[in-house]
Order: sequence, then C-alpha cells, then structure tokens
Amino acid sequence: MRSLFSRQARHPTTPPPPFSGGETPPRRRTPKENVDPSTPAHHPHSGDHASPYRSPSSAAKPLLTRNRSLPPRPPSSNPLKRKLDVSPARAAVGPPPEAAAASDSGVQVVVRIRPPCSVEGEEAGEDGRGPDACVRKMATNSVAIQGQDFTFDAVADAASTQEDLFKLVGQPLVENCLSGFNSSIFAYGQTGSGKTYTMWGPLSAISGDSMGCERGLTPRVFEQLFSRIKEEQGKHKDKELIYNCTCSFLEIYNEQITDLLDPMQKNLQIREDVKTACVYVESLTKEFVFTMKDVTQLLVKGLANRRTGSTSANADSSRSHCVFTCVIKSESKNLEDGSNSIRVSRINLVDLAGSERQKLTHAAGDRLKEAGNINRSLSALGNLINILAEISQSGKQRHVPYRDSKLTFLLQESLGGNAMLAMICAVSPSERCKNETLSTLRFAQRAKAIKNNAVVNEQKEDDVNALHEQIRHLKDELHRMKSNGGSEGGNGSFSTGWNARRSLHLLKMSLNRPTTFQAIKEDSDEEMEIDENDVEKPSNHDMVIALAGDIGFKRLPASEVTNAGLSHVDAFDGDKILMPTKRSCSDANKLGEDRCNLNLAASIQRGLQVIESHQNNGAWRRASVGLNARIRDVLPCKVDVSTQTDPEESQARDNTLALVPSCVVEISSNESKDPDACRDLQLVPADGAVPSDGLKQQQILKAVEKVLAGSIRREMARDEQCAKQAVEIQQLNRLVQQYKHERECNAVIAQTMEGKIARLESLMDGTLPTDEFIHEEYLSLMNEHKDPPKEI
Ligand SMILES: Nc1ncnc2c1ncn2[C@@H]1O[C@H](COP(=O)(O)OP(=O)(O)OP(=O)(O)O)[C@@H](O)[C@H]1O
Repeated sequence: MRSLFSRQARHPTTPPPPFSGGETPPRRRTPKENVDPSTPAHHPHSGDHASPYRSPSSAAKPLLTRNRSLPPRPPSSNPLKRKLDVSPARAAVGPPPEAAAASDSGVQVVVRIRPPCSVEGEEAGEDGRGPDACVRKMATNSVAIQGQDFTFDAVADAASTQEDLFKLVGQPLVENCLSGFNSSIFAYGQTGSGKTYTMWGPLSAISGDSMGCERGLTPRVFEQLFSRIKEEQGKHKDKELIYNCTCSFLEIYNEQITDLLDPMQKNLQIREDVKTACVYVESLTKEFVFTMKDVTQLLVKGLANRRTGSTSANADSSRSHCVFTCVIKSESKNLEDGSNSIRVSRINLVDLAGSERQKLTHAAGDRLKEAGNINRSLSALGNLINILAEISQSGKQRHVPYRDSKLTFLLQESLGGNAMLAMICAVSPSERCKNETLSTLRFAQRAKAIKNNAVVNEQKEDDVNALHEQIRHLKDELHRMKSNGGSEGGNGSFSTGWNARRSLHLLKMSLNRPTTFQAIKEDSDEEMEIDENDVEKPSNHDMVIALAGDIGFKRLPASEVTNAGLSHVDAFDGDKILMPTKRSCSDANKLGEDRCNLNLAASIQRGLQVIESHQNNGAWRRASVGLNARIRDVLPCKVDVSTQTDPEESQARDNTLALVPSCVVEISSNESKDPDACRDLQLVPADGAVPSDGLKQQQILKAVEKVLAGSIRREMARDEQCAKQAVEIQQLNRLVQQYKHERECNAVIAQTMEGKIARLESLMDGTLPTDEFIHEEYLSLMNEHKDPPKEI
C-alpha cells in the first residue's frame, strides 16, 4: 500500500566496510564514459571504499526539497500538518532507530568480474587480471575495457568473495528494509557471467548444513535479516516489535510467469491495484518465513523448479528471469500515546536470464526460442532504463514503457519507482566476451543515471485516524452549515453565530411575553387595585375621597356623590360610603382642615406630577389598561391597610374607605377619549359611617400618600425595566449584525472546507501525492489569509 507519509532516504551511519578486492593498477588516460553528470569535479579515483548506497551527487538533498517550488515555511501548529512534515529527525523514529545505510534513491551499480574459467584462464590469467583480460579493475569503483574507463559505485574483481559482495550490497539492503524502504537487487549480465552464482550461490552451498562460503547474496541477506530482527526486538522491547515476513518465488519464462513454489501454477497474470498503484501477481504462493531454515527450503525448492538448460556458454544456464520477493511487515507500538505504526517493505532479489549472442552460443530449437524471448525481454529492460536515465538527466517527462514486457511491468516499482535499487552487473574477463562485457558495462552506465524515488512505507495509526477524524469533522461541520444556515452548534466562529441565534430567540420570547413588572409584585400594597387614571390630573377642589373602614377603595357613580356633602351611598351592596367633599370641608371652616386639605392636595399633586411624566410611556399605558380592566371586574375590592400604613394608624383599620371616581361608569372607554372626565375622586367610608373630621382628614391624607408612594415606586420600577429592555434591544441588534456577518463568513468557510475535504480524500486515496497536497494546502491558506473578513 502506498505510504501516506513519505520520508527522505538517509545517508549511511554505518558505512559498509571497504571492499577488499583487488589492488589499483597504474592509471591510464582513457575517456570517461559514465561519469555521473550531476557530480561536480568527479574523479575516477574518488570513490574509494564507496558504498553502492552512497551517492555524492545527491548527498544532503532531502527527497521533498528536490524540485520544490515553494518557499520554506515555519513548522505548522496544526497537528495534521506536523504529521505530514518530513524531516530526518522524524524519519529516525521507529524501528530500527539506527539510520539505515542508504543514499538518496539513485540506482547503485556494482560491477563484478567473475574469475576466468579453465579455458579463459589461459588468456585472462587465473585471477582474471592477466594481461589478456578484456576488462580490468582500475580502482575500487572503476574498470577499463578497450581503452575506456567506466566508473561505478564499486567494482568487485575475481578476487572478491561472496562475503564481500554481501557487505557491499546485501547488508545495506537489510538495513534499508528494516527502515521501511523497498529494496531490490538485480543481477544483470551475459550468460555464464556469474549472476546466479552471485545471487544464490551453488545449490550445495545453500542447502548444505555448513555455512558454505559460496553462499550467495540471498541466503546471506536472510541470515542477516533474521539476526537483525532479533536484535531489534531485544533492543526495543518497549515497542513490542512484531515482524512478519512472507516470501514468494517466480520465474518469467518465455514471457509467462510460473510460480516456483508451486510450479503447477503457470501463466500467472500481473494485476495492478488501481487504488494503491501496486503491481502484484495473481494467485502467487506466499509463504511465511520465520527462520533461515524456512527460507532455505523455499530457495532450494524454487531454484530446483527453475528452467535451466545447457548452452555452449554455460552448462547450467538459467533460461528465465527469476524473482524472489520478501515482504517484511513490522508493527511497533508507541507506549506514550498507545498508537501503532506499521512499516511494510519489500525485498526483490532478481536473477535475470543472461543475454547471449545466438551466433556464438549456436542456440537451436527450444534454446533458440528461449534466447529470443530472453533477449527481447532484456531489450525492453534496456530500453526502459535508457528512458528512465534520460528522464533523470534531462528532467523532461515522457512515456515510460513498463508494459513492454512482463519483467518491466512486474518490476516497475524498482525501476524509477518507490524502491532502492542495486544493480550487480556481472561480466566475464574473457577476451571472447569483450563485446558482451562492453555492452553490459554500457547498460550499467545508463542504469547508474536512473534516480528512483524511495520513501519509507509507514503508516501510523494516529495519522490515519487523524485524517479520518478531520474529514468526518469537516463533513459534519459543512452539513450543519448547509442545513442550518451556518450558525448552529460547533465551536470557534460558529459559537457566536449560535449565540446570536439564541439571543434572537430570547428577544422574540421577550417581546411576545406579557409585560410583567416584578417590582409591582414586590410592592407591599399588592392587593391594591387602582386605576391610575382615577388619580390622573386630579382637581383639589372637585376631589372627593371616600375612606372605608377596612381601607377598601370603591367607585361610586358620580351622580350619587355629587349632590350631597356626606350622603349615604348604597350603590355597592349596601356599603356605607362617607363622602367628604369640598363643600363639607368649607362648612367646617377650620384652618387646620384647610391646611389638611391643602397638604393632601399638594401630596396628591406631587404624586400625580410624577405619574404624568410617564403618561406617554407605552409600558405605563399597557399597565393602566390592564389595571382598568381588572378594576372593572373585581370592584369593590379591599386593601389591607396594615401593609401600607404605620402601626399608629392601625386604629383606622376598622374604617372602610372607598376611592370613588366621579365617572366610574365606562371609565375604561372614556379614559382614552376624555381623561378629564375621570378626574373627580371621592373617598367615602364603605359602611357609610361618618368619621370625625380631623381624624378622617389625617387618615385620608396618609392613605392617599401611601397610595401615591406605591404608584411612584411602581413607576420607578417600570422605568428601570424599560431602561433594561432598551439596553437588551441594543445588544440584540448588535448580535443580529454579527450573526449576518458570520453567515457570510461561514459561506466562505464552507467553500474552503469542501476543497479541503476533497484534497484530504484524494490524499487518502493516494490519487494526490503528499507534495501536491501540501502545495495545494499552502495555496489555499495563502488565499484564505489574503483577504480576511472584516471584524464587526
Ligand atoms: N565469482 C565466481 N567465483 C567462482 N565461480 C564463479 C563465479 N562466478 C561464476 N562462477 C561460475 O561460473 C559459472 C557460470 O556462472 P553462473 O551460472 O552464475 O552464470 P550466469 O550469469 O547465471 O549464467 P546464465 O545467465 O546462463 O544463467 C558457474 O559454474 C559458476 O559457478
């Protein structure tokens, strides 16, 4: 599966030991055929002890900084972006902690000159370094043939051992795999040049109990792999490292794939997973391997099933390309956050069929047909390598013909893709093979120019979870915005929108609810039922106040109270109403009484002035209307005077007082038409008894003062309520404006989110490379911050 999180390849921390083969002969001035064009001031002898996994041309070039057009950005605070950040420090986290010996992803080329066979020995010398050898090792990394120098990553001559080759190529491969890189080794060369010997070694050395020194690369790689796995598990017990290795073995013979672990399975098909872009062979046998013994069994079985034939160049010539693959899956746990990480890497060990000149090998029949297919297939490989080399050198994109052969189609990951590739080019020192050898060296030269794109194949559980979670969150957010106009729920910028909506709702409730004034309830005279219009604009001269013994206020028809000074009125269920009138006061003709009347009038006047100042207030009018209606319904009613009078006034409790408007009939309807019609008020005793004048006047005065004080208190409470409502309305208006603004912002955010979701999904699907994702995110952020919405 394609990794979501690419990491750069690292430089070797444990370079392989110097190659021990061969001494350096005297230098000759020869044309340099394959100097790496990207290497400045390259010197053919500069690569002493070079590892095939070290490329000076690309040292210190992080994978993601190559071809990057974006300026560097500071580390993101976004956890998701931090996950996507690629840095060597981060790449060093995970099993194994030691950096793998690896270069960037240039193809590493090692040339191996096999020892001459008995016939060739005469011309090439026993060690292949004789004066008649067609190819000579000039340095640890260069050879000379027909007056031409070729420089590679390393050269192993006839004196080199299998162990040397393993240290050069096999050991770094194991480290790369444990670090999560796909890694491949191809053995290329003409028939009989030593490819099979290098890759596997003689069958006897593989299957033998003794650790034969002729064991080839593959068994050594797996010995090392199991040894390193054990070492890592011991070293990082806290990470609970679990490794799974599965192996498969196939051959491509005459352009048909055969399962070497189950040779009955022939003509298997190559499939491509569209989602992950991975290529695999359908129905190929995969075996778990846990020990070296398991691997040996597979190797022996597979190699035994491989097609071989005798040619004039090689008595035991391999007639097919053969690919041994091992997929290594490692799981580790981060004890800090409990998350898991999984690395999956693939080893491809490829022993190619040898090219041959049919004229020289005198092939016929099946061998000829085989040779034709082998050459066609190798020709497709050569062509592909030419194109990849050209692409790497020129930077120009062009079609890469992976599908030209089964070999190139199957191994496309290793060729210019997500893998580290080492190419071992085997050559013969024989003069008779010089053209083939030259051809092989030219092939090697072109292969060296290829740049692969190896990345650590790692998936972190929390990375995937975080991406899924973010997509889900964004989708939810978007859905809410679309369905609710972008303001409900959520957090951050949406919370204000939600507040605005809530405030609007409260405003609506507030405006619809019946106007209630808590202050009135808190008044001690809550049982008082009074129509303020009855005391509105009173006339001292016309005012008649009736005081009932139990301080009940009653209205009397004006006709019944205007004609008599203190007349008995039984209009209300026989209640006696004392009606002190202006005339009765005049009759008494006493200074105290006049003063009393004047004081009373002044008190009432003061109260009424306060009330008048609010008579245009809407709340006041609503309250008045409400009170009028209630008064009409419940009259006569009583007020407990004790709640509004001083203790010494309690003696007046037995007296029933009635507040009598002069125009009680149809007062509610009249008040709006002619408020003056209701201005006459009379206080009369409810029981009709006539109290003594002085006492009564005092009682009246105090009672009226209390009534007015209550009215004033209520008015002040209403004022306070009105002021509060005005502030609230102002605040709500501001919230409405804010709400509108946020709706606009949310529309923009919704658009951005849709884009982000699409990008994240593409990233998850693998259709959008991480580089492009980061680039698009960057552009999106730039766009977002270019024109920030104005704050209200
Ligand atoms: N480095 C070496 N040391 C000793 N013997 C070698 C070496 N390389 C090759 N040989 C021997 O040379 C012979 C041919 O080698 P090998 O079969 O590996 O060639 P090949 O390239 O695989 O040929 P083909 O393509 O026909 O399969 C074998 O007998 C092998 O043992």
